Amino acid sequence: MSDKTILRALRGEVLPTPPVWMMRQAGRYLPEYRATRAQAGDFLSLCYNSELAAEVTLQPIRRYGFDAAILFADILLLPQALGVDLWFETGEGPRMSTTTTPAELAALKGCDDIHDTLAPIYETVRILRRELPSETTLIGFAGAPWTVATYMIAGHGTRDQGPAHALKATDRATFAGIIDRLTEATVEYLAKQVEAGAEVVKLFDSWAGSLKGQDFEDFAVAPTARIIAELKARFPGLPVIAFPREAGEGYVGFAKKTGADCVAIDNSVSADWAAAHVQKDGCVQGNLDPRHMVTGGDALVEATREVVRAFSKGPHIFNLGHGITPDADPENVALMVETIRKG
Ligand SMILES: Cc1c2[nH]c(c1CCC(=O)O)Cc1[nH]c(c(CCC(=O)O)c1C)Cc1[nH]c(c(CCC(=O)O)c1C)Cc1[nH]c(c(C)c1CCC(=O)O)C2
Repeated sequence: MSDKTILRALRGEVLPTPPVWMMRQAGRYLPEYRATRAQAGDFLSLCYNSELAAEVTLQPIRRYGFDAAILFADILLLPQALGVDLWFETGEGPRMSTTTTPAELAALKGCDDIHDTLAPIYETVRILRRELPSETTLIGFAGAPWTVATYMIAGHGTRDQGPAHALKATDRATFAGIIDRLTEATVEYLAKQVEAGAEVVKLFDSWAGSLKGQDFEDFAVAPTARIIAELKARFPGLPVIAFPREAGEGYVGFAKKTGADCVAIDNSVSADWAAAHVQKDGCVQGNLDPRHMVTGGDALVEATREVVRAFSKGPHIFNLGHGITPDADPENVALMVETIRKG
């Protein structure tokens, strides 16, 4: 059994000091990230340049000694590998060709045909397993089908996921077909990451909170459960983190329903609530408000201690409730890590 702290927490151990990493820890708040991104040319070129993607993954590990590194890539590379056009508009985020009709669904590539496009991502994982310190856990990831589908259906990011909800209402078969194709492709994508050396995988369902009632069961819980079951059948004991962001009461029982080893918690719920209702079933990850990385000071120290205290009776991986933002101050990250480790 590995004694890496993240893996111990994922097995359900309660550690005296929670292990820590941050969503988007390799990102624009770091000057060294901005320099490497400029060297690569643009964001997508950075994702597909294995040497440079490994370099930006390692940067926050060198600076802060985080307990985990997360592969540098993006959840939208998988639809790109399925044949969708993807580009990033500066300052505006991702843009894609839309998939909303039976013909466009039928035109997507098969799940075995994604690996040519994604080969550089697997190479990044292999480089990282060689270069990471022996105590650092390597996390691979993918988007959950619903969240990825919201981008494929709209062609861009949306506040309310309106186009995806509309397709679900008007052409359920095509909508469900997109979810199924993504579910199958995600299994193959994550399986290759694990074969290349990812020790944990995380599923990002950033828009899970807009699925209500039975839709949440059908399109957040069920695809996640299927992906986890298929991965664990191939890789027994593989730890999985699920992040059904803003699921609210949907967090309750999510680990049991999906087979996830850890549920990541956003900051729309309090740490005390999550400790009582989610951590009772196993490991949780979260949930400091990322705005503290911008504002810092005593409030950051107090809020960090509060998250540590609230989750101290069960297995816990310290993280933010969502990704660190580009306007964050790197000094505040250092203060957070020091507060966690020194009390
Ligand atoms: C929805 C989503 C995406 N990507 C991701 C999600 C789910 C998590 C979340 O809710 O944030 C996940 C993601 N994106 C990125 C990672 C790498 C690992 C990490 O450091 O966490 C991960 C895990 C790099 C990235 N992905 C992106 C950046 C910024 C790109 C840049 O350097 O300009 C990074 C570091 C771009 C991206 N990628 C995406 C959007 C909407 C954007 C634009 C918004 C933005 O600019 O922050 C899609």
